[in-house]
Amino acid sequence: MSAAVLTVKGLGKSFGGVKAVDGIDFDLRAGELLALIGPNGAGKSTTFNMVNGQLRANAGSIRLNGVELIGKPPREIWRLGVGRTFQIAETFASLTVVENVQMALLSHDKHMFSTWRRAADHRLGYALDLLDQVGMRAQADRPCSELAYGDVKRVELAIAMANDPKLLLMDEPTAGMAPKERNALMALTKQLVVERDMAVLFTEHSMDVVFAYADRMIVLARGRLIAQGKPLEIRDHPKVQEVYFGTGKTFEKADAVGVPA
Ligand SMILES: Nc1ncnc2c1ncn2[C@@H]1O[C@H](COP(=O)(O)OP(=O)(O)OP(=O)(O)O)[C@@H](O)[C@H]1O
Repeated sequence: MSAAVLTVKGLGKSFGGVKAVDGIDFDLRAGELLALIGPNGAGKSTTFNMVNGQLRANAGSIRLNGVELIGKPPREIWRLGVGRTFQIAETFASLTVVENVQMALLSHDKHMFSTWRRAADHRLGYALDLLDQVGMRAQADRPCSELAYGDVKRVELAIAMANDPKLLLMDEPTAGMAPKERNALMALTKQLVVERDMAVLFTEHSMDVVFAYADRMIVLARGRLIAQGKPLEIRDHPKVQEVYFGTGKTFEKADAVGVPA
């Protein structure tokens, strides 16, 4: 088995008296899709934002391939290989699909202040290759504003790939999508994880997505990590059942939506 890309130990963050994240440990390997789940207020966003450097942890350690991330600014963490998916900004929606990927490549290559003329020429071949990897090459010259929602999500993935992330963070990647689109996006994500030997940490409220696509899951409740393991182990875990009862969510539903064995 490959070494851990991300190693989190004793990670904690308090806001005033609230322990949003309370000493959690987990790791993540190359080629692995790890879901971070938990009820509202469990500490998922806080954990995410500590990994990408937007929030500074009060305690513990976050190592990317052995390098400590706590204390580093978000931009440096991004340069070290922690990517995240962003929604295509409205200002970029009028650009074509390939131009959006080229802008991301420019940013990665530190030419952010070059003229647009240069951006249009910038690594066109590689931008098209990235679009190929997400199945969007045929739509390279269309403005993003014209695309179907599921296709925009594919382009957002290509944009995230422009930075060649070792670890990709995805916050609710399938929010607002129909079930068929969700499955297509997660199948694509899984394929990229395997092909690029990348690690993905994602949060998700849709349990059918989590059970179908996560290799492993970690479950937070009130800042504590209450369970981790493979989806089927988590589904039957008494503590997990307990925190989800009372919120109206149980996991039996996952079978009903055709989760592959
Ligand atoms: N900036 C902040 N200031 C004060 N308290 C905060 C702040 N951010 C988060 N919290 C608190 O920390 C706890 C964890 O919040 P967090 O947003 O990480 O949970 P979450 O699991 O992402 O929830 P959700 O699924 O609702 O987005 C909550 O009690 C929340 O109210």
